[in-house]
Amino acid sequence: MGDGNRSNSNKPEWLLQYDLIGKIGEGTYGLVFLARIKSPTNRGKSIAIKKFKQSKDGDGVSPTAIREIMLLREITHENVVKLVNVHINHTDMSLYLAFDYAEHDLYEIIRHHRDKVNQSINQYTVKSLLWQLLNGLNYLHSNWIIHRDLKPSNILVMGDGEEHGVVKIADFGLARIYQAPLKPLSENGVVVTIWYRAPELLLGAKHYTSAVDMWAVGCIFAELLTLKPLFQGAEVKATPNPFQLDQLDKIFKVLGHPTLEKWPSLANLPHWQQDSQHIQGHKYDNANLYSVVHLSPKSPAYDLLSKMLEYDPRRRITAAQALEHEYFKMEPQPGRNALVPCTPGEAFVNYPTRPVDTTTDFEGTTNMQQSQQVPSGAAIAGNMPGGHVSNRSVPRPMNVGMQRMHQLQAYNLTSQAGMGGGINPGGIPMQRGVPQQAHQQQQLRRKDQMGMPGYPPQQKSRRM
Ligand SMILES: Nc1ncnc2c1ncn2[C@@H]1O[C@H](COP(=O)(O)OP(=O)(O)OP(=O)(O)O)[C@@H](O)[C@H]1O
Repeated sequence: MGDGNRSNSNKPEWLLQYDLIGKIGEGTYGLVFLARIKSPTNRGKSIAIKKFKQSKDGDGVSPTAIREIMLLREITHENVVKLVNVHINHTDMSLYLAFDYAEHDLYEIIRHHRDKVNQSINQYTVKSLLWQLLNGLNYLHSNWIIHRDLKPSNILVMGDGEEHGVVKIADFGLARIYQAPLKPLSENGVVVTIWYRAPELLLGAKHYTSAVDMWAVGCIFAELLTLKPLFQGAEVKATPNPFQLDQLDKIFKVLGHPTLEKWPSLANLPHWQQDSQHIQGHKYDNANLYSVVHLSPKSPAYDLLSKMLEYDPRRRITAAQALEHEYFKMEPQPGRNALVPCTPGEAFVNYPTRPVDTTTDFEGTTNMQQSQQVPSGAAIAGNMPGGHVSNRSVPRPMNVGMQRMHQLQAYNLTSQAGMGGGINPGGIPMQRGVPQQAHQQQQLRRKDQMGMPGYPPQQKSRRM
């Protein structure tokens, strides 16, 4: 962890170890910057630095959150983005997490196919992206980590280089560190995407299980097939009330109304009872998922998708089970580089690189020095006509307080977190042109097995 002393150039000292290139995005928690490592080992390696916003009234990061950050540093899997460093600015007590940089994400890949090339994503690519997503998720779930906010922009894909076309799940664990998506976001009326949110959460379930991630994977699988969000409910301002009638209505319309027969614990969900009048407003009897996603109801792809979109979370397929599904055993089999063409002779799709806004500085407001070296391959936005940096959700403040930040330091995060350290092979069944890599140990040895919210305690039988 770097310290927050400032150099003359008004930059935090820890930032001097990087060449700061520019802003690449803005999300719920704050800004994301592209930087390059300066040190001889890993020189030029690209890093994404997430700056977490400081809240005005900041009541601080809880000790639990501090443990969460520690745990995130231990997460090592080929299909999960690596947290390489943690930095704190003492001056404003803002928190920065430095991750391995990925050139693409599923949001942009889908958008490119839909809006630019007007062509579906080839079967091999869909299958490889999905397999790797499930592989990373299986690792997270095996380590008691529920993502809780899976969506296309959180599923990164590596650009050119040794890991070209490898999927990396991003943003896991962050909901736990700050605010849970379902908590009240009273101050600024943040807009959140609920398209990937599981029905049990929309109906007021109080606890997350890993099944919520599998629902999101089902939505993402369908979106990869059709290039359109599957359940595109009206986006809403976050409220303390998780009940979202329009989103539920979109789901019911495609999957049919849930019944107690299909989903026995439905009766216990708060909004199923409280809002039954609204919910029963339309009675959708017939499921038509297969026609919406243009799949034969007998196809393995449809079978897998419908198991991911099972209403009852206890019956929903797990990541481990999904990886064994027949869909992945049929040709074309999934591979490590998801972005290579499906058949020999087929052209590569040229996915755009991330636009980089070089006009926003690290404080997120003023102009950055324009003399910064610009990365090859990265498009520069900012002042350029038509240039933009995606802003897919209105950011909301987070609770990082002085007192808690000092606690974070007390937890001794001072060492560099394995920059360039060995990346864990994900055990992908088949690689095109690359020998199959061995499965790596999937379980992390947890330092703290005790009562961590979001990391269910060890039980004998538990649905993951
Ligand atoms: N490690 C990374 N490498 C490259 N780009 C990244 C990385 N992490 C995040 N990004 C990109 O930065 C942008 C903002 O990410 P961020 O996770 O903050 O917000 P989001 O996913 O768009 O929305 P939300 O905050 O609601 O999850 C997105 O385009 C995302 O794909």
